[in-house]
Amino acid sequence: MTLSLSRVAFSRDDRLIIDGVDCTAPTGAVTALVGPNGAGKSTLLHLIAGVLGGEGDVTFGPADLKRMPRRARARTLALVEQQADTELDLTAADVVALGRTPHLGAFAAAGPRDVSIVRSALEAAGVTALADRRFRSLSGGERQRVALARALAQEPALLLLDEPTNHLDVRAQLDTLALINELARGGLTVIAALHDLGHAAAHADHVIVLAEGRVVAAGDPAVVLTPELIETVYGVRAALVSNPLTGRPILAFAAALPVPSPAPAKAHA
Ligand SMILES: Nc1ncnc2c1ncn2[C@@H]1O[C@H](COP(=O)(O)OP(=O)(O)OP(=O)(O)O)[C@@H](O)[C@H]1O
Repeated sequence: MTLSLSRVAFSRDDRLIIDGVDCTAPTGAVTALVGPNGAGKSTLLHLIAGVLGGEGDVTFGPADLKRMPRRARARTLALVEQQADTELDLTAADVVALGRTPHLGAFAAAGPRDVSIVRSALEAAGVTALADRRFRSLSGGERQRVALARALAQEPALLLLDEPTNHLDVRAQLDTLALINELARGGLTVIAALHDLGHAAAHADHVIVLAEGRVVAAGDPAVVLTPELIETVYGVRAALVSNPLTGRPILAFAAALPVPSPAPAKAHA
């Protein structure tokens, strides 16, 4: 189902952080949410997930996400935050099993189907070998992949990912991007906030560019992520080249050329 945002706005301390956002994330596709630091990407994901309440409409297919009861929302969407953490002393498998909570009846224990879903989620995220480790003993990248497994165990139709590759080594980054693409092909709607514009260009079907809380461009990454747009939004020079290994687009960057200062007026002797 398609996620649609209409006139979404959110203020903090009298400052408008999300300023009238209209956008969609198509079903069966990976949508990259990009933009400079502080553009409002995490805030927008929190507004979609209902962690924050703001103005405007957030719908997923026919469902109004803002009015959906909490438990139903937890069965519909999963949010993977940038810093996965827990206060509790749990194993990685326990953390992933928490993803089943919205599907269990009150006081009901996990059944064989839940156990099998947790096992598949650990496998899909490539963390089966970590299942019995204490979650708090894991590295940042390991935690990030366990958090993704937990989201998969939730069996959401809408998957929201905040910087899913930021702690990962290059192999784990590519595995994660391949996994979220596979999930999208299976019918999920996926939105991932990404800092790496190269990942957005090569691995997303749709891109939303956010700057200062507003959507400045959206659409097919091949059309939207032009060197001109990147220079305007990020203040860097960019060039699109072809990855010699895959033929997919990659972006090269260089610092913006300094703006020439006006020549000093010549002193008259
Ligand atoms: N708890 C808060 N109190 C006050 N301002 C906040 C709070 N959380 C976020 N902000 C501000 O809201 C704006 C958007 O922040 P947000 O984290 O959504 O941006 P982002 O695009 O995800 O940034 P980054 O790429 O650095 O993760 C920033 O200016 C930030 O300083």
